[in-house]
Amino acid sequence: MKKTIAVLPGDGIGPEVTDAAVQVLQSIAMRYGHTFHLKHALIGGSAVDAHNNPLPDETIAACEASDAILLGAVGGSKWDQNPGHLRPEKGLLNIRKHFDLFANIRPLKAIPALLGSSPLKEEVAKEVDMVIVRELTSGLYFGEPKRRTEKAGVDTLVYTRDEIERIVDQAFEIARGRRGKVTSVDKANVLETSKLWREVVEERKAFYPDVEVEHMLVDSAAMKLITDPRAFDVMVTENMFGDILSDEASVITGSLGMLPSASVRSDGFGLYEPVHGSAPDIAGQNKANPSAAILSAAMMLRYSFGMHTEAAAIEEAVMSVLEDGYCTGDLSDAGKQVVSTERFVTKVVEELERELVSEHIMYSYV
Ligand SMILES: NC(=O)c1ccc[n+]([C@@H]2O[C@H](COP(=O)([O-])OP(=O)(O)OC[C@H]3O[C@@H](n4cnc5c(N)ncnc54)[C@H](O)[C@@H]3O)[C@@H](O)[C@H]2O)c1
Ligand SMILES: CC(C)[C@H](C(=O)O)[C@@H](O)C(=O)O
Ligand SMILES: [Mg+2]
Repeated sequence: MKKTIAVLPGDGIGPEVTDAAVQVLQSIAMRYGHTFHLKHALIGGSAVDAHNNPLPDETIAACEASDAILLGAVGGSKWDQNPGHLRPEKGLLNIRKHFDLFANIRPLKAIPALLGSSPLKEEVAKEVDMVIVRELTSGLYFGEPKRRTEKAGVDTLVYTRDEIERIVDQAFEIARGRRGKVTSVDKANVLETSKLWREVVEERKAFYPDVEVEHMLVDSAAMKLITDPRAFDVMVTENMFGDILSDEASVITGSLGMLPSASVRSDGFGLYEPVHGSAPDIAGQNKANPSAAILSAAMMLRYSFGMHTEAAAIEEAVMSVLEDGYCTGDLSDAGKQVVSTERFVTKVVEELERELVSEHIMYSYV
């Protein structure tokens, strides 16, 4: 297959982890005979520095001419005092909105090699297998008016019925392919948007009689996530709640550096990005955990290109390297050998190539 991928490394550790994901994609291309044409472009703070715009037109054009987008992370203290339209994060919000990437899918599954790093009891952590489906292009992040005076700040929370319907339907579809349970998280005891959200979930569930539905208030869901996340299969929620709950949930797997995500629209086009940020505290030190970015690339192969075998090969390679006893510094309590970002990705690529060699050996015996 020939595919064009827009690669947007961004800021901080973004370039380091994106580079790692690209190395893995190159190995996959060789192994499976694909051609991945990579178009690098700027986003976030690096784009503000070069073009005074966190999402330059050239970047949008590169993405429009691509089959999928791979993104690192944006942000950093260098740009913290910038006005809103020149903040790196604005580039990320704008690209999600521009491409109508309304569904942010954040899978969370126990990693056997890292159970010791989870704050949960091992017998609980080992059974976690859930997906957070976060609405990504509406809510507080985008509602108007949004303004600031010296004495007050205003953000507006708006959800339309259509916006809720499409994300809820997405969650029902995902649940059908899994254990068939949707937990809808809201704050319906206080917020009008949440009351509408709950109403829409109740209406849509009639179309998915095979899926079990429960409603949970967000404060209670936050508690349940770290007491017994085994109760969740698919969690669907609005933009801001999903942002907070997914960072909380990431620690269950051992580190924020392990969690990948896909931001997609209905036709399968998507942007793939780690859940973590630009981690300025470790940027440029060859310390970042590249797993979330590498696993995001695997999600891209699976969801946007239908390359299921290739995606599984990447996931298995990352798990094998962890099983073999290697990790990055964020997992230093896992009782493994701490290696650099570069060393970790070399190990993952070696693992992919080792599988290739053993396939050839098997073939020669046939
Ligand atoms: N998708 C994105 O681009 C994105 C997401 C979240 C935050 N941000 C931005 O990133 C900047 C920093 O935000 P923050 O510090 O609150 O969150 P962060 O996710 O960047 O970092 C939180 C903590 O986790 C660690 N961490 C994160 N990813 C890691 C990895 N791959 N390997 C090892 N350790 C990792 C960091 O070192 C830090 O201690 C801010 O400007 C924020 O707006 C961007
Ligand atoms: C950087 C920020 C705007 C972003 C968000 O809140 O969506 C990030 O935290 C994420 O989770 O992707
Ligand atoms: Mg976040």
